[in-house]
Amino acid sequence: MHLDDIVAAKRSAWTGARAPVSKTGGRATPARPGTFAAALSGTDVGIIAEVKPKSPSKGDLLPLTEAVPLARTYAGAGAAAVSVLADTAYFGGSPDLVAQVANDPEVTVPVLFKDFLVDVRQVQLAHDCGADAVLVIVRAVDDALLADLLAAADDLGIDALVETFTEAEVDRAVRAGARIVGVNNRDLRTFAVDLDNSTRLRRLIPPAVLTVSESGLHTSADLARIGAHGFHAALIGESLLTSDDPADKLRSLRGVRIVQAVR
Ligand SMILES: O=P(O)(O)OC[C@@H](O)[C@@H](O)c1c[nH]c2ccccc12
Repeated sequence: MHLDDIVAAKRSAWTGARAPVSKTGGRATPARPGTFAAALSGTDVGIIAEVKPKSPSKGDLLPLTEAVPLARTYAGAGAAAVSVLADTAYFGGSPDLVAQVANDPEVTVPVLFKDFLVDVRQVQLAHDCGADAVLVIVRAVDDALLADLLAAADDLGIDALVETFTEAEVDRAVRAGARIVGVNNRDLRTFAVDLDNSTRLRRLIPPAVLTVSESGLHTSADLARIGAHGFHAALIGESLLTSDDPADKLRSLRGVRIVQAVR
């Protein structure tokens, strides 16, 4: 099961689908524009801590009943933001789970709606769930849809984390005007992880763009490596989810300096 299958399944689910309405409803206050980007703008590598109930590569990671409490734990331990899987079939999350986290008073940090976007209505859904940002995977869309997704996010006042995996995808993201670019270290076709992907692609991203290294980050040495290449944030799921003490683990990964101007 890899990215192409997941995206094909999403496309058929959204073709002809009616616009969904979140059962939980939006946040009492609408998403505040730019809060996700602002949370990644510190001097240390920010941690985007992920709530991922399961994954195609690792199987079950977290009982659903523990998902919201874990998001609270992440916020309390100093995560810059929380990422919540909205995909049900492959990752065990849901839009309602995103809404529960986004509406939780103890989750005081921005929330990323993590799904495979193939339709602009998903951006509206993310907004209605109270999310502050959406993930957009460049490999899953053509340039026209990429532009439409970013415009929809702008219109709704939410940020977009634009995920790339290759040099050509970084180019497409930058040309589309992405303000936050993620580099995935995991090849979503083979699940192989290589941190060199981040360090290699970083120099293709203009200085004004915020950068996130995604996947396969486990230790503070890993974070030091991406921090030394000027990454503003790290998206971390598995190593927090499988830790006996996620709060402690998260705290141990904080405080890594971002080294700017590595060209
Ligand atoms: O659990 P990890 O290896 O720390 O990775 C987190 C996150 O980067 C990963 O879940 C992810 C990155 N891009 C995605 C796209 C869809 C689903 C999941 C992902």
